[in-house]
Amino acid sequence: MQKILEVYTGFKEITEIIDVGGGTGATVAKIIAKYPQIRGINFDLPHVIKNATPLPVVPEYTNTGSSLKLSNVMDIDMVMIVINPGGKDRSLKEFEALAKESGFAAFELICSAAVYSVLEFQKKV
Ligand SMILES: C[S@@+](CC[C@H](N)C(=O)[O-])C[C@H]1O[C@@H](n2cnc3c(N)ncnc32)[C@H](O)[C@@H]1O
Repeated sequence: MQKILEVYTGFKEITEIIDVGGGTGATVAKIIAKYPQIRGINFDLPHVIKNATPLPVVPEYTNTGSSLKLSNVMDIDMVMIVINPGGKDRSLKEFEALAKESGFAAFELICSAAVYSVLEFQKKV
């Protein structure tokens, strides 16, 4: 995450962020530490949020078990596809298809750092 924060500038204009499957909230906490104008929401399962170390982010609970679809969270600025049952490695073409299927207007690979890539899904305006 440190490397991504060094190369990715897309958080500069953002005022709210939801980390989907954010675990303990450590990632979103790093982002808002660098960009304090951002209101951070850590979105994870109730038992994960309950056991997470308190962080200066807003915890958000999901109300269902495992059927999270991108179209359910159209306001997200950053999405991490969870590596869990039902999650999978996707090629760029597959991410593009997922974006279209979920109602996003555009999809772009912005940059990479270490083994991670920043993918932007843009909603229709
Ligand atoms: C591989 S972990 C990623 C944790 C964190 N993003 C990180 O990088 O350390 C996947 C996370 O997705 C969460 N998760 C799985 N299904 C979910 C659902 N339906 N709604 C919200 N979070 C979910 C898990 O509880 C877990 O914390």
